[in-house]
Amino acid sequence: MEKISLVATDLQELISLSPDPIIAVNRAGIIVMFNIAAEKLLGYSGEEVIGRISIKQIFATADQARFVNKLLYTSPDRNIQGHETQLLSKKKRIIDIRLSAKLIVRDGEEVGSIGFFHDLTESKKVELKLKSMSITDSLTGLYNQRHFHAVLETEIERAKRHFRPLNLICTDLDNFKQVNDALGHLEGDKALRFVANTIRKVLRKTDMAFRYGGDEFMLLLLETCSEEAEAIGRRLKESFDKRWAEEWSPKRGCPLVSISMGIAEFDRKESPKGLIRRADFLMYEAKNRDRR
Ligand SMILES: Nc1nc2c(ncn2[C@@H]2O[C@H](COP(=O)(O)OP(=O)(O)OP(=O)(O)O)[C@@H](O)[C@H]2O)c(=O)[nH]1
Repeated sequence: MEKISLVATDLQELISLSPDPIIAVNRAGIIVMFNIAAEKLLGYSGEEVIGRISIKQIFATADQARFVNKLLYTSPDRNIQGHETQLLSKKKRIIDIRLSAKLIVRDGEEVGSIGFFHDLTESKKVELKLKSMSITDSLTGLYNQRHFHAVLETEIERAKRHFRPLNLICTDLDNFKQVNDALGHLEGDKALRFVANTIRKVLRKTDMAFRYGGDEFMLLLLETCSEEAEAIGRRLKESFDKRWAEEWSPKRGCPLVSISMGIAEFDRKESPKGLIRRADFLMYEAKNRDRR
C-alpha cells in the first residue's frame, strides 16, 4: 500500500479542520496554537490568546489548571487521556470538557504540550436528563420508588451519624379505585397528580416526597421530630380534604377520597426496611380504624 507522508502545511490544515479544540502551549504555559474549534468554543480569537495568555486562564478554576498540570507531569508517559474538567469561556461560561494532552519533548528537552479538548456540554445535558428521569415518577413528577430506597439509606446513615431525628410518613389513598371506576383512568391519573401537588404545597424545602407505587406516597422528613411530623401529616390531611371537596367532589359521580397515613420516627436500631414496614403498618392501622 502506498504510504502518505504529511508535511507541516497538511498538519496545520488538519488542525484547523478538527471539530474539536486543539490548543498547544510553550514551556511557560503560554498559548502558541489555538485552532478554529477552540475559538468557537471559548469565544477568543487566535490573535487574542496566541503569545498573550497562559493556558491557566482558560480553566474554570486555578485548582483545575494545577491538577491538569500535575497529571501531565506525574503520568509515566507524560500524557493525559480523557480527563474530565472545565474551561471558562471569554464570556465567563463554564464549559465541561474532556481533555487528552501530551508533553512535547524535543532532543530530550521539554518544549511545551498539546491538548485535545472535547466539548461535553450536550452529553452532560443528556446525562442530567437521564439521571433526572431515572429518579422521577413520570406521572406525578415526584421522586420514584427506586430513588426513595437510595435516599432513605443515605439519610438514615446521616441521621445515625449526627444523632438527628428523621420521620417517615407513609400515605395511601382511600377509595381511589372508585375514581378510576367512576371517572376513568385518565381522570384517575389526574387525581394522582392532584395528590402530588397537594403534597408539594404542604412540604417544607428539606422534606422529600416520593410516589412509592399506585396510590401510595412516601414523605421523608429530615431533621424532624415526631411532633413536627404529626403537624405536617395533619396539615396534609386537612389540605387534601379541603381541596378534594372543592375541586373533585363537584364532579358528577366522583367518589369521596381521603388519605390514610402512618407516621414513624426512625429508631436508631432499625434498618431502612424496618422503618418502612413500621410506617406501612401504622398506615394500614389508620386505614382500618377509619373504616370502622
Ligand atoms: N389511574 C391510575 N390508577 C392507578 C395507577 N396506579 C395504580 N392505580 C389504581 O389504583 C387503585 C388502587 O387500588 P386499591 O389499592 O384497592 O386502592 P383503594 O381503592 O384506594 O383501596 P383502599 O386503599 O383499600 O381504600 C387500582 O384501581 C389501580 O388500578 C395509575 O398510575 N393511574
